[in-house]
Amino acid sequence: MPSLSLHQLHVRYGRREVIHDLNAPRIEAGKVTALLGPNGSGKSTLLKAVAGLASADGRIEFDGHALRRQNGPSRQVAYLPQTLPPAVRLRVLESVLVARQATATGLGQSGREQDVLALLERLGIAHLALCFLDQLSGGQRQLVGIAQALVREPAILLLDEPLSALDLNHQFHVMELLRQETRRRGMVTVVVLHDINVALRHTDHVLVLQAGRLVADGVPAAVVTPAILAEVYGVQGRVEACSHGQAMVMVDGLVAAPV
Ligand SMILES: Nc1ncnc2c1ncn2[C@@H]1O[C@H](COP(=O)(O)OP(=O)(O)OP(=O)(O)O)[C@@H](O)[C@H]1O
Repeated sequence: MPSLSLHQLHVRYGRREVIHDLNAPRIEAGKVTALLGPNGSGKSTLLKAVAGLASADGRIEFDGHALRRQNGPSRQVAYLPQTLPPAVRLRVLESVLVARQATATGLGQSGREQDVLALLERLGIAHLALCFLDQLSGGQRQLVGIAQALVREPAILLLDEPLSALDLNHQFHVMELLRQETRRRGMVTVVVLHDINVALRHTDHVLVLQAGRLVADGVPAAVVTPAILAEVYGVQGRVEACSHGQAMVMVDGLVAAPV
């Protein structure tokens, strides 16, 4: 399986560096990787750098080759920002078709529509296909954003807090769908999350950022420890097995004021 690798990455806004000499040598295809870290630690900035939307020094490689950017973001990458752009006056189906048309080759209009409808069905939003984007709820809009990213069939899928507006049912469903699609397509999927229990339950690999530095990289159960919770988040936390044997974080208190 190919992998995404980041070498000696530095990202600056003006003269202020916010990602410092970051090395993540193996973000594997076919696995969902969670990008964790406190507010302001650089998660969005790192995704933007990989998406080609923030300039970075260092090397970003996919499958051993530099991620190519000709006049902007690479077509191998689909990126869902944390804040969705203002809704344009398009119907849901049209908006996802536009995203599909940007990348699809060799399919007629009806083939594309069938693909898009099948994806909307899988995300549980087929009933919204003919609604206008600006008439959707926040969570519905977020699900359409996920559809627009997935329909491009990228090699690298970057999602910045894709669950932030979703209820518990949709959170679980979307994470399972991402896992299935990531495995089936052999995609690199990186998801920014704040809920560590979602990362423990639904992801295969975890990267933890603290103040622009990568402080942990590995399988969720090995990375999420009381020591990391204290050091990175300033909380006193336990990692317990729930009745199904699934690891879960319980927060008992703070060990430090928020940074
Ligand atoms: N466009 C920008 N110009 C200048 N500084 C920025 C810009 N965007 C982000 N920053 C700064 O870069 C740092 C990292 O921000 P970033 O948005 O990457 O963090 P984050 O980990 O995604 O945070 P959050 O969890 O709060 O979304 C912060 O200190 C922030 O103030």
